[in-house]
Amino acid sequence: MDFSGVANQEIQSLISEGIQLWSTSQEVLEQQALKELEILAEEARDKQPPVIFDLKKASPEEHEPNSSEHESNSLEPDPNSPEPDDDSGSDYIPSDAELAERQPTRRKKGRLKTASKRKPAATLKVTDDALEENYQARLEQYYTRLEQELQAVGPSEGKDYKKLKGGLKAPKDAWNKLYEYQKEGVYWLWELHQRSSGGLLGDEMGLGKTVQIIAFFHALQYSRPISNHCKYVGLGPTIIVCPATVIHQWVKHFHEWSPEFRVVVLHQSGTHQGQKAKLIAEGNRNKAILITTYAAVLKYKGNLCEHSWHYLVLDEGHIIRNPSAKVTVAVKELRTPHRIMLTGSPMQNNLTELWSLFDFTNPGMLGNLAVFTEHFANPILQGGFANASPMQEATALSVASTLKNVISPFLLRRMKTDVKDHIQLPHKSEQVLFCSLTEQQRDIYKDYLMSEHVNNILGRGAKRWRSDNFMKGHLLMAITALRKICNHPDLFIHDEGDDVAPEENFGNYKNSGKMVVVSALLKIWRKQGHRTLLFSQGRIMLRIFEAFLQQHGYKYLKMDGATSVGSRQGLIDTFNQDVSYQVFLLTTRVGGLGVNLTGANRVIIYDPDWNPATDSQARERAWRIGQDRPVTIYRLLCAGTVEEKMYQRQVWKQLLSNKVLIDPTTNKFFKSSDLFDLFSLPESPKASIETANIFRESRVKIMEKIKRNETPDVDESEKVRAMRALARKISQSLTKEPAIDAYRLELEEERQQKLQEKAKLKHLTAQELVEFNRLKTAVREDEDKNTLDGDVAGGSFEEALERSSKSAALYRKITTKQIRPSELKALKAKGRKRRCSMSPDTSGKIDGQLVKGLVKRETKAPPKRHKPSKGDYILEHLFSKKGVAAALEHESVLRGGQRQQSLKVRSHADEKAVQALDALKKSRRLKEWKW
Ligand SMILES: Nc1ncnc2c1ncn2[C@@H]1O[C@H](COP(=O)(O)OP(=O)(O)OP(=O)(O)O)[C@@H](O)[C@H]1O
Repeated sequence: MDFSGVANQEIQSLISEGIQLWSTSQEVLEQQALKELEILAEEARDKQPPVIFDLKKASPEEHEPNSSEHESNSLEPDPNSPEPDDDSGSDYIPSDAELAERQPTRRKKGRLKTASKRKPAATLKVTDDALEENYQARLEQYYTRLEQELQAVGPSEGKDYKKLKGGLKAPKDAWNKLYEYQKEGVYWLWELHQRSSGGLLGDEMGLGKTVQIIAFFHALQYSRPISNHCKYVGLGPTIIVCPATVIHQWVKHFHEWSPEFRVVVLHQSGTHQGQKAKLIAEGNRNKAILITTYAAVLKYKGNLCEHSWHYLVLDEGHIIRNPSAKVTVAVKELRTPHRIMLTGSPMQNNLTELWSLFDFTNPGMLGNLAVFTEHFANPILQGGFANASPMQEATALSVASTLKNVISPFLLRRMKTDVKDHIQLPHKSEQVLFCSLTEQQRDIYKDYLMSEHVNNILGRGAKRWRSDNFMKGHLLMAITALRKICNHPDLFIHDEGDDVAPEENFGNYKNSGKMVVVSALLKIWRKQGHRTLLFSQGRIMLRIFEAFLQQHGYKYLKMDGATSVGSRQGLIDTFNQDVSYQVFLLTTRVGGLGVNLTGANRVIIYDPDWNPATDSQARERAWRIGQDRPVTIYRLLCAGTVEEKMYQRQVWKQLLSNKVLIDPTTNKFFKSSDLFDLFSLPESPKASIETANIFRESRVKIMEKIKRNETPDVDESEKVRAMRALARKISQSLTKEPAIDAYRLELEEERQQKLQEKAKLKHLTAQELVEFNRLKTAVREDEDKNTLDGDVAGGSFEEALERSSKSAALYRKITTKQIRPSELKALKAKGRKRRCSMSPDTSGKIDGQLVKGLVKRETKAPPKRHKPSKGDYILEHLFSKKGVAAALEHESVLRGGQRQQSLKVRSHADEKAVQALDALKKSRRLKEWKW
């Protein structure tokens, strides 16, 4: 094996940075082993060139390229075409998967049949105002429309603007359209403006950060403040840097919310064709709003730096979270007094990232990185580990609170739950599904774990991998290989170098446990009329899905890094407007950032990223303003595999982020995995759900959930009928499979235990107990037959008895040992009679077919029981049959506990926090803006 590519200079320095970052103590270092790998992967992806490995079996899936500026005429790029040039558009969060995936792959021609000759969907192009005639024509149209509207409503009632707090004026129409929290956001931006300060608008994804910025600029234009520090009246020339995919979304929003601004796009998808230097100079002179990408900032840095800008806005600003990345350094060089960052994920992996973001918005405010790391990042991190001492915990709490106070004035972050009084968002349910591997997958996974490669890593590497870049390269490759097996074994088996052309059966969905689950989900959702966003990290995996969707007759769209930027907005609009598209295939990095995809109400995140924000960003595409249907999100993981460890790391990072941004008392970190954990696979799928056991309280108890009716869904009888018919068909196929319905068994066991306990307590005689059990069996038989629609079945044995007052009396007698044998006999006979009298239509069958896998539904709800929801519960129950071993409520996993510290410990911790703040102040070098 040749790993020469691993040891390139860039990676070397990245690794040592990573190590320094965490090297606070030997113990912490041990616990950070995996984190270093992630840092290495994340950072290396920011920096080109990528690592080159040539381990045959571990060669990664084709990488998802940058959401580049690569143009193509087709909506369906040629799968064999070379990857777009990375220099053309590094505008999205890189992930470690890409690091490995970004290898030059020798792809076999026609390896995967994806019948890419589909007719491209119609695209709706948004034009910018770079051309004077376009701009004037648009203004003309706008004024004409305005006049017509004014004539329609009669003479104007007076001013068209509103005087607001603090001297701010805003156009009435636009202001009235804002939600209350958005108005607060505009005031906050206004305050920052008056202080000539920058800030980070960190509202959760989909709450309208774009809209708030535009409304603020509009208000600024109306307010025309005159300041000694500023040479502009109103809004001066402004740059907005964003991911390529959302350039046209920005233009659209400006045209809609503030049509008078001149918006020009500095990007090859814009209308300007000539020299970019000229566009920049003219834009600056005309006080235009220049919308561009992070890649373009790197490319035209020289030209952009020739001018001063009034405002610089970074959309999805977390892209500059690596302080030493070229793009971070470049945006900081742009000359402007007002730096605003927009991001729904201010902190993703570690506190250094937070430092990097604030060092852009408020240069120097958090001191220098070394001091910040020593006095803030490290203590917070150390105190968060499960094995931290009380002193470390208290110090972490104090320091985190201090840090929160320092950044608070410059950070405005509202979560959807905070603004639920202002906006009406439908219910969202998010679950993590632990899927079983197929037999083939399991065998391949195990074989790989026992391979010489993994043996070497565990044997030699475990001791020295922290200091050995070469070993780190091996480790990354091994993890990539395991992830590929989890996604689809063919990604691993049929890699380049394999002699057999696997065209025919390549990507068969039945060979992947997760794909089987996806297949079942899509089938049901199609019938229910739900529309799905299906996110995966790799482009080949998307192609496998593409082939699957074609085979099964789904109408779909696809967007990945090879989709031309110019056609992306068109695809998004097409999906949102044309309900005949059932599925939108997206790579997490291109489709997961910034876009509005409210046309979908179901989201599947097929493979986890190390970075929790990447997955969160993806899920938020559907659950945002504009969504009017309940949204269900499923994150799929292969139980017991490296994917489960990745999910644990996600939770770990999320809790660290919450500690600083939301609640410093969040304390529920856990130890990171060691190497042996990563390279292991429990024998039984049931035993493999480690995460579900750690977060027991977050487990989705399907039956309970149904009883509580937590996921109200569309209550349309037609859909329910269609769903039943489908359920019948699926259940027929399911009953042939020897899958274990874990939840049902669990609940049955619980009930049995409860009854036995009761019987024991009441000291029934042996004979009574026998009768009791017989009766119980009879009732259970009824239940089995009445799994759906049965008006006799449902509930526990006690409930069945309590249905009539007579039975209730008998039941009480049994439990209080007062029953006579004759009464018991009568009761038993009644149970039989009831069974016999059941009509075929209500006997637990759906449309005449027995549905064994379904949970029951009652037509006559007994007292205190809610009518079950008619939507997802059937689905949830089917999961178990399709190899889902457990499910967790993601939000509930993230809820951290709180701990109290003793007074003495607290005061010591507070002292540490004061010292940290002093150190930070000393290291500050605040920059005064001079025009
Ligand atoms: N006051 C409003 N009235 C109507 N629509 C709104 C309003 N505010 C926001 N929206 C709509 O909500 C959607 C989400 O807004 P926007 O894209 O600005 O969110 P965001 O916070 O920037 O999201 P992300 O972090 O994902 O980029 C958009 O379609 C936008 O038009």
